[in-house]
Amino acid sequence: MVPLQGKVACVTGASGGIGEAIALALAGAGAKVAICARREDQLARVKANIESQVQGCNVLVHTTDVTRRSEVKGFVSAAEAALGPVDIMVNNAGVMYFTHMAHLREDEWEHMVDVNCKGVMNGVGAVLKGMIDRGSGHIVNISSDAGRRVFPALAVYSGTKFFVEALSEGLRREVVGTGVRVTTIQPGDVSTDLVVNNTDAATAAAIGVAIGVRIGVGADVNAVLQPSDVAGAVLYAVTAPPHVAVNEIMIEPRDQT
Ligand SMILES: NC(=O)C1=CN([C@@H]2O[C@H](COP(=O)(O)OP(=O)(O)OC[C@H]3O[C@@H](n4cnc5c(N)ncnc54)[C@H](OP(=O)(O)O)[C@@H]3O)[C@@H](O)[C@H]2O)C=CC1
Ligand SMILES: N[C@@H](C=O)C(=O)O
Repeated sequence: MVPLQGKVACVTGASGGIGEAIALALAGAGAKVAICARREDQLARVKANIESQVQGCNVLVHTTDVTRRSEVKGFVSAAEAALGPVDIMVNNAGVMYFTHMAHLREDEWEHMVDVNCKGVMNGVGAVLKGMIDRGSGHIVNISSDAGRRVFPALAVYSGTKFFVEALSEGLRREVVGTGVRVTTIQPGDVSTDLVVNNTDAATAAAIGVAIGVRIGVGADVNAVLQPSDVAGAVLYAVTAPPHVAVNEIMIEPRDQT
């Protein structure tokens, strides 16, 4: 079954982790896929991985920093020139630093706001007019369960994901009647490299998280999601019948408290 045959999908932050899994799932469902992130070598790896698994697929790759509005517009323009108008935009790129606010990691606070908030705004801004003009389109914003509740040492990160929730809900209400759909996905802990580059060792020790390694390494299988689990939620939302709006999906590991 190829439910997304002929559709064009863009995925930001697809050089690994959840974004890579989403791109693979969309391609597997028949979509023409464009991916972006900053690391060219990893984008090339993802392209080769998807093309080896999905017969006849040709993934468009665009090196992009989502904090730069012009680069995100450039990504979407390149995708539209090569593949056609964007039907599905997945704003997935994100960063997370576990850090207590008293440790004043102000550069990390700002980086989270830049990528998680401005990056999503830039993604929306690059596709919204075209989708409204065409009377169809689906914007999927990867939020977090931290967009629903606040976790220790994630004050700023949670703030960015609450922002994603508010922006998405506001946008969804504004576009009612235009044919455009908006979905937020709120994953719990997913086994990815999201915290590998964290630096606040004191916070990590205090709250009992590991940094420098992939989330969930060595954890029980029920304590952590795989990126493909989140991709499945995205696929469910974007393949729903046209009159159905899947506005949000919260997906957590079975044993996460
Ligand atoms: N893992 C988890 O437990 C959870 C993750 N999430 C969310 O899922 C999303 C994906 O994270 P995940 O896959 O876990 O983490 P990863 O660190 O594995 O992937 C993050 C992706 O974002 C990209 N990225 C980071 N900064 C930028 C930037 N400035 N411009 C473009 N791309 C960027 C990275 O690519 P590159 O470095 O090449 O630019 C990478 O492809 C994030 O929004 C995260 O908040 C939500 C809930 C739980
Ligand atoms: N599970 C969330 C917070 O801990 C996330 O990683 O976004």
